[in-house]
Amino acid sequence: MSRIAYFGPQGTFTEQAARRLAADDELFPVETISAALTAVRKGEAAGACVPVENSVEGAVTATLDGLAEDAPLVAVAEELLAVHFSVLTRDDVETVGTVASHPHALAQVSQWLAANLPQARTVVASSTAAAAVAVQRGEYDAAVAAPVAVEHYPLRVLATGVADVPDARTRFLLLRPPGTLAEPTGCDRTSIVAAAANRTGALAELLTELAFRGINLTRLDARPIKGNFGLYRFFIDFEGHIFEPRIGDALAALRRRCNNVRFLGSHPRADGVAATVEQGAANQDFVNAADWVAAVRRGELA
Ligand SMILES: O=C(O)C(=O)C[C@]1(C(=O)O)C=C[C@@H](O)C=C1
Repeated sequence: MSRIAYFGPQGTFTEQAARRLAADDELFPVETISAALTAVRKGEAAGACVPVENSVEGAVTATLDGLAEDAPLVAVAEELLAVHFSVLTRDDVETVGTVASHPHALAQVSQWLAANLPQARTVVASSTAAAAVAVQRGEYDAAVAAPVAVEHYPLRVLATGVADVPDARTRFLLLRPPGTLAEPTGCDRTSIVAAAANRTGALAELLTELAFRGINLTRLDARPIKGNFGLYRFFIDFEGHIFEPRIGDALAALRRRCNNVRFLGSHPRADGVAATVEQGAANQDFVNAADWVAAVRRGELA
């Protein structure tokens, strides 16, 4: 059994994801995403579970920035959770004047808050569960939290199933130090981050290398390279696994065009969606084409 750090405290959505991703491991909460990554880099944890993207609010920027800098970490698995919130308060609260939560959570319930608690001021907390802790301590009147939070913090449930977008989901990663990679399943996702050069067409060249090989993107995010105004890193997720010939070929091409590229993992997709295969871009097509070149080089074919 190994120790896995997760973005806590107890009762976050991330804890639920960690329980699914590392069911047999010992989980321990840390206050920030950065602390979870640091625990792995320092060898205090064998892995870390953190959120990476939400279908309403987009990228979890602390995770992206944390993966681009310092010692490399690799995503070995992912989990997708449906996100519906509970609004929690204390028994002594008569009128909700303040409502606290993680910024992603507040963004996912802004319409509900405007309709149901129009008088309440929103306050940012480090996580949904940290907001519940603050309400328990009397710092704020209400928290927008994961439904499981009431099991840890005995608060009054004001509302359940709260979500402006009914199908909202958040994706979480299990990160480990670089090591042995899992075998491809046919339903995989590969992630990289590349600091494309600041010149005309540099990003288009990288994306074209993927498009030429029939590789479907699943996400593209830009984050500033701090301290260099106007320079960006690009986080690119795409279908497939580094062990596949076409993905290996594409990664080699990306590396050739941009030596500032970091591999962030190849792992099965939580939604089980199989990779798109364009005509002439199946793995066997790459193998056959390489075999043909080898035969020509040996002088066997023309
Ligand atoms: O605060 C939590 O409960 C988290 O796990 C973080 C987080 C996020 O980063 O998006 C996870 C899921 C929800 O979308 C809201 C917050």
